[in-house]
Amino acid sequence: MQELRIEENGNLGPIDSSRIPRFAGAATFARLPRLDQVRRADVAVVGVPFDSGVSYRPGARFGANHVREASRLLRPYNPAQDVSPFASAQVADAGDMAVNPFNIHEAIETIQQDALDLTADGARLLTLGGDHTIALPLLRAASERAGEPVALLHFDAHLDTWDTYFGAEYTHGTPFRRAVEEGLLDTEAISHVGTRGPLYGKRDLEDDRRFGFGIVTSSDVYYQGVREVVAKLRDRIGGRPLYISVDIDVLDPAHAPGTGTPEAGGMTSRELLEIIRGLRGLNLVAADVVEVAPAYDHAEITGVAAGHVAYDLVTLMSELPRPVVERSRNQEPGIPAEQRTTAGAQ
Ligand SMILES: N=C(N)NCCCC(=O)O
Ligand SMILES: [Zn+2]
Ligand SMILES: [Zn+2]
Repeated sequence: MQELRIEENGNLGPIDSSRIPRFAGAATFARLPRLDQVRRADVAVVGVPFDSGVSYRPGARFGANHVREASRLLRPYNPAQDVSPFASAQVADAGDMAVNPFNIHEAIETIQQDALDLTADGARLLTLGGDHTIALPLLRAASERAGEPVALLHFDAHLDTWDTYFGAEYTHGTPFRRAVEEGLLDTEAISHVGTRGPLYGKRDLEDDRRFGFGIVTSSDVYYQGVREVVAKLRDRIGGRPLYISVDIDVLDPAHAPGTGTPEAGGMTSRELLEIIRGLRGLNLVAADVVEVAPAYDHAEITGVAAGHVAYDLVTLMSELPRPVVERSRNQEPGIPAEQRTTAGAQ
Protein backbone atom coordinates (compact mmCIF):
# COMPACT_ATOMS: atom_id res chain seq x y z
CA MET A 1 0.00 0.00 0.00
CA GLN A 2 1.15 3.53 -0.74
CA GLU A 3 2.16 5.38 2.41
CA LEU A 4 0.86 8.91 1.61
CA ARG A 5 3.09 10.88 3.95
CA ILE A 6 3.04 14.52 4.95
CA GLU A 7 6.12 16.30 3.61
CA GLU A 8 7.20 19.74 4.77
CA ASN A 9 10.47 21.67 4.47
CA GLY A 10 11.92 18.67 2.66
CA ASN A 11 11.33 16.48 5.70
CA LEU A 12 9.47 13.23 5.30
CA GLY A 13 6.79 13.23 7.97
CA PRO A 14 4.15 10.88 9.33
CA ILE A 15 1.62 8.95 7.27
CA ASP A 16 -1.26 11.34 6.62
CA SER A 17 -4.04 10.12 8.93
CA SER A 18 -6.63 12.09 6.97
CA ARG A 19 -6.00 9.80 4.01
CA ILE A 20 -4.89 6.53 5.55
CA PRO A 21 -6.80 5.59 8.70
CA ARG A 22 -4.57 6.03 11.70
CA PHE A 23 -5.29 2.49 12.88
CA ALA A 24 -4.04 0.93 9.61
CA GLY A 25 -0.63 -0.58 9.06
CA ALA A 26 2.33 -1.47 11.26
CA ALA A 27 3.25 1.07 13.91
CA THR A 28 6.25 3.36 13.98
CA PHE A 29 6.48 6.16 16.52
CA ALA A 30 3.85 8.79 15.55
CA ARG A 31 3.55 7.04 12.12
CA LEU A 32 6.91 8.51 11.18
CA PRO A 33 9.13 6.99 8.48
CA ARG A 34 11.70 4.39 9.37
CA LEU A 35 15.27 5.54 9.50
CA ASP A 36 16.08 3.57 6.34
CA GLN A 37 13.41 5.58 4.47
CA VAL A 38 15.12 8.93 4.99
CA ARG A 39 18.46 10.34 3.93
CA ARG A 40 19.44 11.21 7.48
CA ALA A 41 17.63 11.99 10.71
CA ASP A 42 17.94 15.08 12.90
CA VAL A 43 16.15 13.16 15.62
CA ALA A 44 16.15 9.35 15.77
CA VAL A 45 13.64 7.46 17.90
CA VAL A 46 14.82 3.98 18.87
CA GLY A 47 13.37 1.19 20.99
CA VAL A 48 15.23 -0.93 23.53
CA PRO A 49 13.26 -4.09 24.28
CA PHE A 50 15.14 -4.95 27.45
CA ASP A 51 13.91 -5.63 31.01
CA SER A 52 16.42 -8.03 32.51
CA GLY A 53 17.34 -5.40 35.13
CA VAL A 54 14.04 -5.16 36.98
CA SER A 55 13.57 -5.78 40.70
CA TYR A 56 9.82 -6.34 40.65
CA ARG A 57 7.31 -6.70 37.79
CA PRO A 58 8.86 -7.56 34.42
CA GLY A 59 7.40 -6.49 31.08
CA ALA A 60 9.10 -3.25 30.03
CA ARG A 61 10.72 -5.17 27.17
CA PHE A 62 7.38 -4.67 25.42
CA GLY A 63 7.29 -0.94 26.23
CA ALA A 64 8.62 0.56 22.99
CA ASN A 65 6.15 -1.22 20.74
CA HIS A 66 3.32 -0.36 23.12
CA VAL A 67 4.25 3.32 22.93
CA ARG A 68 4.46 3.10 19.12
CA GLU A 69 0.93 1.64 19.01
CA ALA A 70 -0.38 4.27 21.43
CA SER A 71 1.27 7.08 19.42
CA ARG A 72 -0.94 6.67 16.32
CA LEU A 73 -3.13 9.55 17.45
CA LEU A 74 -0.34 12.12 17.68
CA ARG A 75 -0.82 14.90 15.15
CA PRO A 76 1.87 16.89 13.34
CA TYR A 77 1.34 20.31 14.99
CA ASN A 78 2.15 20.77 18.69
CA PRO A 79 0.14 23.82 19.81
CA ALA A 80 1.56 23.73 23.35
CA GLN A 81 4.96 24.66 21.90
CA ASP A 82 3.67 26.24 18.63
CA VAL A 83 5.95 23.89 16.69
CA SER A 84 5.44 21.33 13.93
CA PRO A 85 8.24 19.02 15.03
CA PHE A 86 8.23 16.76 11.97
CA ALA A 87 8.43 19.78 9.67
CA SER A 88 11.14 21.55 11.70
CA ALA A 89 13.34 18.47 11.71
CA GLN A 90 13.64 15.08 10.08
CA VAL A 91 12.44 12.67 12.73
CA ALA A 92 12.57 8.92 12.04
CA ASP A 93 12.01 5.62 13.83
CA ALA A 94 15.17 3.52 13.96
CA GLY A 95 13.41 0.32 15.06
CA ASP A 96 14.63 -1.70 18.04
CA MET A 97 18.11 -2.48 19.25
CA ALA A 98 18.84 -6.22 19.25
CA VAL A 99 19.76 -6.58 22.92
CA ASN A 100 20.72 -9.87 24.56
CA PRO A 101 18.07 -10.68 27.20
CA PHE A 102 20.30 -13.27 28.89
CA ASN A 103 23.48 -11.24 29.34
CA ILE A 104 23.11 -7.82 30.90
CA HIS A 105 26.74 -6.87 30.31
CA GLU A 106 26.48 -7.62 26.62
CA ALA A 107 23.13 -5.82 26.44
CA ILE A 108 24.67 -2.70 28.00
CA GLU A 109 27.51 -2.76 25.47
CA THR A 110 25.11 -3.16 22.56
CA ILE A 111 22.98 -0.23 23.76
CA GLN A 112 26.02 2.02 24.17
CA GLN A 113 27.41 1.13 20.74
CA ASP A 114 24.07 1.45 18.96
CA ALA A 115 23.46 4.85 20.61
CA LEU A 116 26.92 5.97 19.44
CA ASP A 117 26.22 4.76 15.90
CA LEU A 118 22.83 6.46 15.74
CA THR A 119 24.32 9.79 16.86
CA ALA A 120 27.56 9.61 14.83
CA ASP A 121 26.29 12.14 12.28
CA GLY A 122 24.98 14.60 14.88
CA ALA A 123 21.44 13.23 15.27
CA ARG A 124 19.74 13.67 18.61
CA LEU A 125 18.41 10.47 20.17
CA LEU A 126 15.14 9.64 21.88
CA THR A 127 15.05 6.12 23.31
CA LEU A 128 11.91 4.22 24.25
CA GLY A 129 12.60 1.62 26.93
CA GLY A 130 13.02 -0.87 28.33
CA ASP A 131 13.75 -0.76 32.03
CA HIS A 132 15.85 1.97 33.62
CA THR A 133 19.09 -0.03 33.40
CA ILE A 134 19.41 1.26 29.84
CA ALA A 135 20.00 4.84 31.00
CA LEU A 136 23.60 3.97 31.93
CA PRO A 137 24.84 2.96 28.46
CA LEU A 138 22.77 5.77 26.94
CA LEU A 139 24.49 8.27 29.25
CA ARG A 140 27.88 6.80 28.37
CA ALA A 141 27.10 7.43 24.71
CA ALA A 142 25.64 10.90 25.36
CA SER A 143 28.64 12.13 27.34
CA GLU A 144 31.05 10.68 24.79
CA ARG A 145 29.21 12.48 21.98
CA ALA A 146 29.04 15.71 24.01
CA GLY A 147 32.75 15.42 24.76
CA GLU A 148 32.05 16.30 28.40
CA PRO A 149 29.92 15.18 31.34
CA VAL A 150 26.26 16.00 30.75
CA ALA A 151 23.56 17.62 32.86
CA LEU A 152 20.84 15.18 33.89
CA LEU A 153 17.18 15.77 34.53
CA HIS A 154 15.73 12.57 35.92
CA PHE A 155 11.94 12.25 36.26
CA ASP A 156 11.16 9.26 38.46
CA ALA A 157 9.40 8.14 41.63
CA HIS A 158 12.71 6.51 42.53
CA LEU A 159 16.24 7.77 43.05
CA ASP A 160 17.85 4.92 41.09
CA THR A 161 21.13 5.74 42.84
CA TRP A 162 21.15 2.58 44.93
CA ASP A 163 24.38 0.57 44.96
CA THR A 164 23.58 -3.06 44.18
CA TYR A 165 20.71 -5.55 44.24
CA PHE A 166 21.60 -9.15 45.10
CA GLY A 167 25.19 -8.09 44.45
CA ALA A 168 24.38 -6.89 40.91
CA GLU A 169 25.76 -3.49 39.89
CA TYR A 170 23.71 -3.10 36.74
CA THR A 171 19.99 -3.01 37.52
CA HIS A 172 17.14 -0.58 37.01
CA GLY A 173 17.63 0.79 40.53
CA THR A 174 21.32 1.66 40.10
CA PRO A 175 22.07 3.41 36.78
CA PHE A 176 22.63 6.91 38.12
CA ARG A 177 25.03 5.86 40.87
CA ARG A 178 27.10 4.08 38.20
CA ALA A 179 26.86 7.15 35.97
CA VAL A 180 28.26 9.40 38.73
CA GLU A 181 31.02 6.89 39.52
CA GLU A 182 31.97 6.79 35.84
CA GLY A 183 32.13 10.60 35.61
CA LEU A 184 29.41 10.78 32.95
CA LEU A 185 27.44 13.51 34.72
CA ASP A 186 28.15 17.15 35.47
CA THR A 187 27.34 16.93 39.17
CA GLU A 188 26.66 20.68 39.34
CA ALA A 189 23.57 20.06 37.21
CA ILE A 190 21.85 16.80 38.13
CA SER A 191 18.33 16.65 39.52
CA HIS A 192 15.63 14.15 40.28
CA VAL A 193 12.04 15.32 39.82
CA GLY A 194 8.95 13.58 41.14
CA THR A 195 10.69 11.54 43.83
CA ARG A 196 8.42 9.91 46.40
CA GLY A 197 7.65 6.71 48.26
CA PRO A 198 9.36 4.68 50.94
CA LEU A 199 13.13 4.18 50.88
CA TYR A 200 15.38 1.53 52.39
CA GLY A 201 16.71 4.10 54.87
CA LYS A 202 17.74 7.73 55.36
CA ARG A 203 21.13 6.82 54.01
CA ASP A 204 19.64 6.55 50.52
CA LEU A 205 19.04 10.30 50.59
CA GLU A 206 22.42 11.06 52.16
CA ASP A 207 24.24 9.07 49.46
CA ASP A 208 22.20 10.73 46.76
CA ARG A 209 23.01 14.22 48.08
CA ARG A 210 26.68 13.32 48.32
CA PHE A 211 26.67 12.42 44.61
CA GLY A 212 25.42 15.95 43.93
CA PHE A 213 21.76 15.35 43.10
CA GLY A 214 19.13 17.96 43.81
CA ILE A 215 15.65 16.64 44.51
CA VAL A 216 12.31 18.14 43.53
CA THR A 217 9.87 15.75 45.16
CA SER A 218 6.43 14.96 43.84
CA SER A 219 5.07 17.02 46.77
CA ASP A 220 7.34 19.95 45.83
CA VAL A 221 5.79 19.97 42.37
CA TYR A 222 2.35 20.07 43.99
CA TYR A 223 3.15 22.83 46.50
CA GLN A 224 5.52 24.99 44.40
CA GLY A 225 3.84 24.56 41.05
CA VAL A 226 5.23 24.01 37.59
CA ARG A 227 6.53 27.57 36.98
CA GLU A 228 8.73 27.69 40.07
CA VAL A 229 10.06 24.19 39.45
CA VAL A 230 10.89 24.99 35.81
CA ALA A 231 12.71 28.19 36.79
CA LYS A 232 14.87 26.31 39.31
CA LEU A 233 15.68 23.51 36.89
CA ARG A 234 16.58 25.86 34.04
CA ASP A 235 18.81 27.82 36.36
CA ARG A 236 20.66 24.67 37.38
CA ILE A 237 21.08 23.29 33.86
CA GLY A 238 22.10 26.51 32.08
CA GLY A 239 23.78 25.96 28.71
CA ARG A 240 25.14 22.48 29.44
CA PRO A 241 24.44 19.50 27.18
CA LEU A 242 21.37 17.94 28.76
CA TYR A 243 20.09 14.38 29.02
CA ILE A 244 16.48 13.88 30.15
CA SER A 245 15.47 10.50 31.54
CA VAL A 246 11.77 9.91 32.11
CA ASP A 247 10.77 6.86 34.14
CA ILE A 248 7.04 6.71 33.46
CA ASP A 249 6.47 5.75 37.12
CA VAL A 250 7.10 9.43 37.90
CA LEU A 251 3.40 9.71 37.08
CA ASP A 252 0.80 8.67 39.60
CA PRO A 253 -0.40 5.10 38.98
CA ALA A 254 -3.74 6.69 38.02
CA HIS A 255 -1.91 8.29 35.07
CA ALA A 256 0.47 5.42 34.38
CA PRO A 257 -0.64 2.06 35.80
CA GLY A 258 1.43 0.11 33.27
CA THR A 259 4.77 0.07 35.00
CA GLY A 260 6.87 -2.27 37.11
CA THR A 261 7.36 -0.47 40.44
CA PRO A 262 4.37 1.86 40.95
CA GLU A 263 4.25 4.34 43.86
CA ALA A 264 1.22 6.33 45.04
CA GLY A 265 1.20 10.12 45.17
CA GLY A 266 2.76 10.88 41.79
CA MET A 267 2.62 13.74 39.35
CA THR A 268 -0.14 14.16 36.82
CA SER A 269 0.64 13.83 33.13
CA ARG A 270 -0.28 17.53 32.78
CA GLU A 271 2.37 18.52 35.33
CA LEU A 272 5.02 16.39 33.65
CA LEU A 273 4.21 17.70 30.16
CA GLU A 274 4.19 21.30 31.39
CA ILE A 275 7.60 20.94 33.04
CA ILE A 276 9.04 19.40 29.87
CA ARG A 277 7.56 22.20 27.74
CA GLY A 278 9.19 24.69 30.10
CA LEU A 279 12.61 23.42 29.02
CA ARG A 280 12.48 24.90 25.51
CA GLY A 281 15.79 26.11 24.16
CA LEU A 282 17.98 24.03 26.48
CA ASN A 283 20.61 21.92 24.73
CA LEU A 284 18.79 18.60 24.94
CA VAL A 285 21.15 16.07 23.34
CA ALA A 286 19.32 12.85 24.20
CA ALA A 287 16.39 11.56 26.21
CA ASP A 288 14.66 8.36 27.19
CA VAL A 289 11.19 7.28 28.26
CA VAL A 290 11.44 4.02 30.17
CA GLU A 291 9.61 1.52 32.40
CA VAL A 292 6.40 1.24 30.34
CA ALA A 293 5.16 -2.29 31.05
CA PRO A 294 2.05 -2.88 28.92
CA ALA A 295 0.85 -6.01 30.74
CA TYR A 296 -0.26 -3.74 33.63
CA ASP A 297 -1.68 -1.05 31.39
CA HIS A 298 -5.36 -0.52 30.67
CA ALA A 299 -6.87 1.26 27.67
CA GLU A 300 -3.36 2.40 26.68
CA ILE A 301 -3.39 4.93 29.56
CA THR A 302 0.33 4.55 30.15
CA GLY A 303 1.17 4.15 26.47
CA VAL A 304 -0.65 7.37 25.59
CA ALA A 305 1.05 9.28 28.42
CA ALA A 306 4.47 7.99 27.38
CA GLY A 307 3.73 8.76 23.73
CA HIS A 308 2.84 12.35 24.56
CA VAL A 309 5.93 12.77 26.73
CA ALA A 310 8.05 11.43 23.89
CA TYR A 311 6.30 13.79 21.44
CA ASP A 312 7.05 16.85 23.58
CA LEU A 313 10.67 15.73 24.01
CA VAL A 314 11.00 15.33 20.23
CA THR A 315 9.43 18.76 19.82
CA LEU A 316 12.11 20.28 22.07
CA MET A 317 14.83 18.57 20.03
CA SER A 318 13.28 19.51 16.69
CA GLU A 319 13.83 23.21 17.31
CA LEU A 320 17.53 22.94 18.13
CA PRO A 321 20.23 23.48 15.52
CA ARG A 322 21.91 20.38 14.18
CA PRO A 323 25.27 20.07 15.95
CA VAL A 324 28.39 20.55 13.87
CA VAL A 325 30.07 17.17 13.57
CA GLU A 326 33.84 16.93 13.28
CA ARG A 327 35.21 15.10 10.28
CA SER A 328 36.41 12.13 12.28
CA ARG A 329 32.89 11.59 13.56
CA ASN A 330 31.56 11.71 10.02
CA GLN A 331 33.97 9.03 9.04
CA GLU A 332 32.60 6.64 11.59
CA PRO A 333 30.47 3.95 10.04
CA GLY A 334 27.42 6.21 9.64
CA ILE A 335 24.18 4.72 10.85
CA PRO A 336 24.37 0.98 10.45
CA ALA A 337 20.75 0.76 11.47
CA GLU A 338 20.11 -2.09 9.07
CA GLN A 339 22.81 -4.13 10.74
CA ARG A 340 22.24 -3.16 14.33
CA THR A 341 18.51 -2.73 14.66
CA THR A 342 15.80 -5.19 13.92
CA ALA A 343 13.02 -4.37 11.53
CA GLY A 344 10.85 -4.05 14.66
CA ALA A 345 9.17 -0.86 13.55
CA GLN A 346 7.88 -1.33 10.06
N1 LIG B 1 13.75 2.22 38.33
C1 LIG B 1 12.61 1.85 38.80
N2 LIG B 1 11.53 1.98 38.12
N3 LIG B 1 12.50 1.28 40.01
C2 LIG B 1 13.55 1.03 40.90
C3 LIG B 1 12.98 0.33 42.08
C4 LIG B 1 14.02 -0.34 42.87
C5 LIG B 1 13.48 -1.23 43.98
O1 LIG B 1 12.93 -2.28 43.69
O2 LIG B 1 13.63 -0.85 45.13
ZN1 LIG C 1 11.00 4.51 38.96
ZN1 LIG D 1 13.71 4.51 37.39
